[in-house]
Amino acid sequence: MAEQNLDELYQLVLERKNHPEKGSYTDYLFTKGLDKILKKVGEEATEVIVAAKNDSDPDFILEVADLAYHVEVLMAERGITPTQIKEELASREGRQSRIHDRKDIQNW
Ligand SMILES: N=c1c2ncn([C@@H]3O[C@H](COP(=O)(O)OP(=O)(O)OP(=O)(O)O)[C@@H](O)[C@H]3O)c2ncn1[C@@H]1O[C@H](COP(=O)(O)O)[C@@H](O)[C@H]1O
Repeated sequence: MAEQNLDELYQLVLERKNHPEKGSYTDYLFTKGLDKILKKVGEEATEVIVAAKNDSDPDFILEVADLAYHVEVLMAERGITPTQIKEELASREGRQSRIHDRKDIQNW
């Protein structure tokens, strides 16, 4: 089955931002602006939660994919890159796995 690489999707999204294309949904979001993009991210996150709570919901993957796409649009709008996210995640490696040492979350 074909796969869409998330870095490549981000580059496509960025291409739409820098070179608007009539009829493109991505262009529509950038034209509407930050508040519209944030609204979509919120809606899609809610749809992920609803689908995840329902074991038999066949749309769970679809909803996660929608959220991933809209988060990438938000990242492009705010001018951050997948590389920055990966660097942030890499900087946490080994740091947050010591959950048992943390008194503040022992009662979770
Ligand atoms: N991955 C996506 C993607 N995922 C979801 N969506 C769009 O997100 C929307 C989500 O549906 P909703 O019902 O929530 O929203 P809506 O009613 O269509 O629109 P709103 O008025 O609510 O904003 C749909 O219109 C989908 O087409 C996407 N639109 C584009 N892409 C990719 O983005 C790249 C650029 O595509 P264009 O935007 O077509 O240029 C391509 O690789 C596309 O595959």
